[in-house]
Amino acid sequence: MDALADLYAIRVADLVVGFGHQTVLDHLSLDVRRGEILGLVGASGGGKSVLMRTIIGLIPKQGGHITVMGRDTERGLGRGTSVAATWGILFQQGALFSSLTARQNVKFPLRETLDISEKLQDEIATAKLEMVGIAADDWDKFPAQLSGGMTKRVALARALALDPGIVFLDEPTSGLDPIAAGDFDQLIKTLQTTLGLTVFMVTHDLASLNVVCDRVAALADGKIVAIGPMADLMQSEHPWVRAYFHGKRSEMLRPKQD
Ligand SMILES: Nc1ncnc2c1ncn2[C@@H]1O[C@H](COP(=O)(O)OP(=O)(O)OP(=O)(O)O)[C@@H](O)[C@H]1O
Repeated sequence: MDALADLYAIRVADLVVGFGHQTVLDHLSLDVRRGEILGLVGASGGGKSVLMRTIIGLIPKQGGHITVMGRDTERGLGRGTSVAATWGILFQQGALFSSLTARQNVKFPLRETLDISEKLQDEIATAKLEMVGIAADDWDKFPAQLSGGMTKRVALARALALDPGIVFLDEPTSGLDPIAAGDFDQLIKTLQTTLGLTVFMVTHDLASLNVVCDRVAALADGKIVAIGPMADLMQSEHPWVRAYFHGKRSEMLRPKQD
C-alpha cells in the first residue's frame, strides 16, 4: 500500500454522475483522510446522497475515479476483502428490519457474511449493542418498541457489526431531540477515537458539524466548493457557503457580541 493510500480512506477524483440530461456531480473531487470525521453539507437536492451512494457503488458513475482504502472500487476491493467489512452504512430511512429484534438486526450481517456459530454471532451482536449504549433489557425489543435515538444506535451497531474501517452516516441526528442528538454525536466521536474509524457524515445539523466533525466539505453546483475545519468554512467567500453558515439559523455558531 502506498503512502497516499495510508493517508486517505476515500479518494474521489473528477467524478461525474447524472441522470438523463441532469448532471448532479460535475467533476467533483474529494479526499477523506483516514481516521477523520468528515461532514458533508449541501443544498437539498444538491447531490449529497448521490455522492455517498456512488462511492458505495449503488449509483454508476459517468466519469472519474473512486478509491476506497487504496483500491479502485471499479476493480473490486481485493481478495478476501468484503464490502461489508470495508464500510458500514447508516441510512437515514428504514434503518432496521421491523420484524427482527435489535439483536437479530445486528446479527444479520454476521449471519450473511461469516461462517460462525450462533453463539458467537450472539456474543458479537451483544458486544456491539453494548458499545453503542443499548442496555440488555432492550436487546430483544423490536424496532417499533425503541425510541428514535435507540433505533439509530442499533442501526449503528449493525453498521459496525463486521468491524468496518469506514462508516457512512446519512443525516444521523435527523429526527432526534437536541439531547439525543448530542449524545449520538458524542458516541460517534468516542467510536472514532477508540476504533480509529473514518466517518463520512451527511448532515444538516449545525451542532454536529461544529462539535464532532474534524473537517466539513460543502457541495454546491456539483462540486466541493470548500473543505476544511469549521473555522475555515465560516471564512469561505463562496456565496452558498456564506449563506449556509451566516444565515439566521447559524447564529449559534458565532460568538455573541455584547
Ligand atoms: N435514482 C435517481 N434517479 C434520478 N434522479 C435522481 C436519483 N437519485 C437522485 N436523483 C436526483 O439527484 C439530485 C440530487 O439528489 P440527492 O438525493 O443526492 O440530494 P441531497 O443533496 O442528498 O438532498 P437532501 O439534503 O434533500 O437529502 C436530485 O435532483 C434528485 O432528484
